[in-house]
This record gives sequence, C-alpha cells and structure tokens, in this order.
Amino acid sequence: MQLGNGARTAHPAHPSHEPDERLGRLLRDFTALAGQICETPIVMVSQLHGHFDTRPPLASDQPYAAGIFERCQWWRFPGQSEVVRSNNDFSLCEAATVTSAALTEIGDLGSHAGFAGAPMVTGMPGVRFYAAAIFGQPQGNFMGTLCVLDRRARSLLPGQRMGLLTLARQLEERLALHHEVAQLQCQVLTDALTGIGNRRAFDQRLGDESARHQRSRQPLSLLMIDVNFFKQYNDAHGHPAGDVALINIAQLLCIPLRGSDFVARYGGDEFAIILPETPEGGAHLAAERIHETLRNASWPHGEITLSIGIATLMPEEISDAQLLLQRADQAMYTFKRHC
Ligand SMILES: Nc1nc2c(ncn2[C@@H]2O[C@H](COP(=O)(O)OP(=O)(O)OP(=O)(O)O)[C@@H](O)[C@H]2O)c(=O)[nH]1
Repeated sequence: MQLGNGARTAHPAHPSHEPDERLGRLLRDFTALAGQICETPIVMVSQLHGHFDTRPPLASDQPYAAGIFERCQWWRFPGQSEVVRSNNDFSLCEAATVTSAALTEIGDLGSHAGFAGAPMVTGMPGVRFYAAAIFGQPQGNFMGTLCVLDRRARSLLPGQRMGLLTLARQLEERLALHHEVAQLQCQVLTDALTGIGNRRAFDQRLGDESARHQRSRQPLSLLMIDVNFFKQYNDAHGHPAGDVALINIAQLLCIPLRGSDFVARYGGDEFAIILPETPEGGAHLAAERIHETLRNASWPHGEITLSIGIATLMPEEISDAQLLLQRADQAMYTFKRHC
C-alpha cells in the first residue's frame, strides 16, 4: 500500500449527517420574514455556489465529497414552519445572477418568452411570479438568491423590493459569519499536524459517547495507541520525517474503521479511537485490522508498529469515561511491555 497525501480525515466537528442547526434557524427566519414583507406564499433560497451548510465533508459523506450538494434550494411553502431542501429548478436563479441588477422581478412567468417552459412554472410548484435578490459573490465562499414566489401573476411594491434587498444583504452577512464561526470551531477541534480530531475533540466526543452508552445500554470501546520507538525514529530520521510518519499513521488509522468511529491524536505520538456500540470482540477486530493496515503500508524508513490498548464499557456498567480511559491506557502499557 502506498502512502499518499490525500488526507482521509475523521472530522471531529460533525460526526453525523445531522443538519447544521444554526443554518436551519437562519433559513427559517429569513424565509419567514421575506414571505411576511413581500406577502408571498412561497419563499425559496438557492445556493448556487459554495456551501451554506459549512459541515466539513465526512469521508463517508459521498454526496458532499462528490460536490452533489454544491447547488441546492431550500423552500418554504404555505402553512409550513420548516424549510425543505429540494433541488427543483435553477434556471431562473442562475439567470438572476448574470444580470447586473441586484433584484430580478418577473411579474408573469407564464407569458415570459424565456421562462414560460421552466420546470418551476410548468411542473411543481407551478409558480407564475418570481422575484429574487442576489447575495454573496461569484468569487467568494458562496453565492445565492433569496426568492419570493407566487402561484399568480403579480408585482412587488417599492417598499417590498427594498425589504427583499435588505434581507438578502443581511442574509449574506449572517452566512459569512456562520462560515467564520464554523471554520474557527473546526480549527479548535482539529490537530494542526495530522488534520484529525485533537485532544479537545476527543474529550468532547468521549463525553458524548459515554452519555449515549448510558442511555442506549450499548457497549462502548476505546483504543489507546502509542507509536513504538518513535523517539528513535525521530532521532534517526529527523523531526520532519517524524511529522510525516505521524500524518501517515493518522490516515492509515482511519482506513479500516466505521464512519461512526472517531479517531483523534491524543498528544505527541499517541492516538485514541472511540468505537461506539462496539463490544470487546469488535474492538479486538478493529485493532487487528489497524495492525494489518500498518503492516501492509510501505514506509520510507522501515516498518512502524503500534501498541494498542483496548478497553470496553459493557452495557450493564455505569458509564464512566475516566474508567474507560484508564483501562485502555493500562492495556496499552501492558501491550508495550510485551513488544
Ligand atoms: N516528529 C514529531 N515527533 C513528536 C511529535 N510529538 C511528539 N513527538 C516525539 O515522540 C516521541 C515520543 O517518545 P516516547 O514517549 O519516549 O516514546 P517512544 O520513543 O515511542 O518509546 P515507546 O513508547 O516506549 O515505544 C518523542 O521523541 C517526541 O519528541 C510531533 O509532533 N512530531
């Protein structure tokens, strides 16, 4: 196996496919306000470039990794308090962003030469009126449109146009802030050298998982990992070569694991892996797969081996993250003594 640079990271910030809650609230509030101000039954936000949802892609998150969600739409329909994601028809929003006007308004799509046949007009939701205010920049982190729609032909009042433009500007600022906060959160939880979760992320996740263990009464396993003779490796090949080895080890650790497992750099040459809902036997299998992955890797300065300590909290045990940590640490040192 050749070690590459393409990092396959187990990202600490968003361990699941749950939606980004803050973005959800933002979209709900802005679509509600736009509908109120413009008195339209349907409101929609189009993401035309970049990601509003700042969840970093997970290795297992194929649609994100493939960029499928690069463009998407969130709709608010009459009587709904939630926005729903549905990629309907981008032709109108795309056209709105190529004009020089900040606001595009088409009173009757049904008699419009360019858009009478657009899917949004002829199919669901069958709209006749469309107005869109652009936000973001084509060269920036994101660009999109805040759109108000109606199933009948109509127009906006001057104050409503101004209101829509103001809302789009505010949405742009909030999304930019949302991006910055997400980036900072990500940095705070990421190990700068290897790109996987850091000690802080590990502590948070272990707390979450031990609470889940208590609720679900499922076993919870932990692997504590130490690189063998790493001081010698550094001394023999230099600190930069040691850094590269740590980066490669972090990548390799992620390969044989499940998407729900969590890999972190615990500190120095130590790594930790949380295995939710995994009994002792499963944890031993995971450790064996890790040893095998490292054995099959090609190393520039001779093989690197690991000492792996395994501990499991059984369903009937009281959840105690510290106890789990102590047991795994102890098991790791026992393993090392036999190396
Ligand atoms: N290159 C590099 N080395 C690091 C980093 N963090 C810690 N180390 C080194 O990791 C080594 C850890 O050494 P020890 O704790 O003695 O462990 P060891 O040499 O692996 O010995 P055993 O654990 O008994 O196998 C030290 O030489 C640290 O300087 C890092 O970010 N980069």
